[in-house]
Amino acid sequence: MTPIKEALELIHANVKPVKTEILPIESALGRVAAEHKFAQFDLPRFDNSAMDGYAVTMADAGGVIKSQDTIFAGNESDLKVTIGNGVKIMTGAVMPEGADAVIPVENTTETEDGIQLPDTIKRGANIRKKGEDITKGEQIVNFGDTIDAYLLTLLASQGITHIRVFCKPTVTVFATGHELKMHFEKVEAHQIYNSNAPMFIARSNELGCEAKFTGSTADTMESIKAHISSALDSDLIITSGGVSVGDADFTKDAFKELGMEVLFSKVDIKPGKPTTVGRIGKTWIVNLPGNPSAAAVNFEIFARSIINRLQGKNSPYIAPIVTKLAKDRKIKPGKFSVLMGRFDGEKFEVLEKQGPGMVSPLKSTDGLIIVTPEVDTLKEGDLVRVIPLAYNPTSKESLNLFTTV
Ligand SMILES: Nc1nc2c(c(=O)[nH]1)N[C@H]1C(S)=C(S)[C@@H](COP(=O)(O)OP(=O)(O)OC[C@H]3O[C@@H](n4cnc5c(N)ncnc54)[C@H](O)[C@@H]3O)O[C@H]1N2
Ligand code: MOO
Repeated sequence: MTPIKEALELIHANVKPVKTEILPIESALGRVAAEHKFAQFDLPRFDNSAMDGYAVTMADAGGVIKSQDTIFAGNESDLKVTIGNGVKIMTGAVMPEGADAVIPVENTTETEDGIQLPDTIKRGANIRKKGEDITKGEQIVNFGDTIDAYLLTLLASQGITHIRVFCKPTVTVFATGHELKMHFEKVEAHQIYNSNAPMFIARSNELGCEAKFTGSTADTMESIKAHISSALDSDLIITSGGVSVGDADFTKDAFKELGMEVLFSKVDIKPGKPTTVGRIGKTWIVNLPGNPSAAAVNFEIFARSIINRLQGKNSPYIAPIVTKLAKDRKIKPGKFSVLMGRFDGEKFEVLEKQGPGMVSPLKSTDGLIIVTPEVDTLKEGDLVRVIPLAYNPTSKESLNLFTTV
């Protein structure tokens, strides 16, 4: 049995990213950059005003100035500021030559003689300096960064139209099991609906892959092999079921007969012991157990790590959240046990009702903890490392959002 840590190390050492393509930045959302991008010019591109007001010299502090012209954002201007003569300026407009500061309009008074300025004027006040935000040549996107809305903002701010990104990993999902029917099919009393395949497809797509389902296989070698052969153009094949020691558990053998090189087979994890990872040519294969919660948990730990690597991410490792346990919890010792639970932003609560064969815990799970074999009790307030599944927390109640008070 392979220890969890070693299984993850094997994944990280062996799985390499997929091909790349060049996309318009607006189509690159969620993709991973396959090149560095550098700033092509300073931002701001020119010294400009941070306020609507008057561009003035410090020598005019406490005095009255004349101001005849106005510079608007977007205006090309050769106006100059001299002692006694300011220029009205709008936020974002190019600073006129000779100006030391911008005085916001509400800090001035219009008099018969002109504009009355405050007694003190600080050099540079309300001027946004050329290059203070981004300097020309600065790296704005790193190879391996995920393009989110904010990286896209930076690219757009530099007039960058296209970027080289990794292609979406293609994922083929099939399920093995004589007992399985799809949710849109008629189910007999002795059959069950296949919930794992829709789960893997949805989750792979959520994680930025392009996943397809090729159907359920019968529990025969021929049927499983036919499905595998037709899926070998994918970057990743995910299966569930048929990996244990039952008389109809042929999944692993079928892959092996088609030349699967095994990276690891059987992990020291509960649930999920039968989890197997390997490859045929350039196609990675994850055989997960049929039990739905076991399949989900092991998908999150192993398949997600493979996906991170295929996507070319420069931060492909799972990053846990360290938090406190909400309630005491008895643990069956002797195993690396994965427990499903919920993080409310302050503490992690292990679900009371959970088991490898259940689907209901999945609706309330947004994090996992892995408890080491020597532990038989976790106490309220103990620090735990939570593997977040979808960390975009919202609450049913309005919570305090302020750092202080
Ligand atoms: N004698 C032993 N029996 C079992 C062992 C063992 O070590 N010795 N391990 C148990 C563990 S742990 C697990 S996990 C399961 C793994 O079994 P398989 O991966 O071979 O899965 P199946 O037998 O095909 O199915 C298990 C269970 O899950 C249901 N299932 C399967 N596919 C789906 C699907 N796509 N959607 C929903 N549910 C699915 C299936 O009907 C079974 O109930 O083996 C234990 N046995
Ligand atoms: O290890 Mo099985 O995966 O308990 O459910």
